[in-house]
Amino acid sequence: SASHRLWPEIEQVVHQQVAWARLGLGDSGTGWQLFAEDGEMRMYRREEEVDGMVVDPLKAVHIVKGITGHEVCHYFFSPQYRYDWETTLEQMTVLETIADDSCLFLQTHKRIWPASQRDVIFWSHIRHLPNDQDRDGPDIWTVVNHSTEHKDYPANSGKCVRIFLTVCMLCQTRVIPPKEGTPITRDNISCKITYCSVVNPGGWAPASVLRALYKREYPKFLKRFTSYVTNQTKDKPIMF
Ligand SMILES: O=S(=O)(CCO)c1ccc(-c2ccc(C3CCCC3)c([C@@H]3C[C@@H]3c3ccccn3)c2)cc1
Repeated sequence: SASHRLWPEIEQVVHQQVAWARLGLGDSGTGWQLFAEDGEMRMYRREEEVDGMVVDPLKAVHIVKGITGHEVCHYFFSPQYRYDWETTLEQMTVLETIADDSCLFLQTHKRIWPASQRDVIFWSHIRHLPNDQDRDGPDIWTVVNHSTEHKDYPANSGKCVRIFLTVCMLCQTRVIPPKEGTPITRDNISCKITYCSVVNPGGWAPASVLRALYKREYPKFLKRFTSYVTNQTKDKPIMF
């Protein structure tokens, strides 16, 4: 709700992340390096360090047939499905339901050797940005996750190292209209996904270890998540 203490930040970060995701990869001079490719999925990163810690921004572009941006964002945002697709998740708690499109999460991720166990607190917001103003503009669905603090869960007070992240799942649905008068089926739709993330791993971890970990985990995550949405939606009516 617009009166919530986080609302101004949610508005500002969502618009900033949508603009960033829609930038694509810019020209070759912008330092994005392709590090993973699988079918229609391409993953890029920029090597950046803050205080000697790896905080490589990541941008992935993927095109998935048969699902819509609304469906991708619905399954990415909704807490009840997360254990089905987020394999590195050990514990997820909804600390606060801010509104029907905004939640506050506490997540602990499984320890991945040799890094110590991590936790994160973030708000998550789902947003539909229709293209009603200019008909041929993009119709966008997005989910933005952005780390924040919570008075009852101070950072690094337990066994976990607190991480900080900003994630944007931005989706554009494409429809190839079928023959005049025939209904749109899943064969006529596809979704272009731009997934952006910047993760500050909190406590120190060797750059080589983190980069190897991300190189393995991010492609696995996006493939597993999009396969999950395909399976969940295949026998259901299309959510446009
Ligand atoms: O898109 S989300 O919001 C989806 C909601 O869950 C999100 C994505 C990624 C993370 C994440 C942050 C840090 C780490 C590392 C840092 C040092 C040790 C643990 C990991 C571990 C590596 C594995 C991982 C990487 C990429 C994707 C999924 N798993 C994951 C958290 C949330």
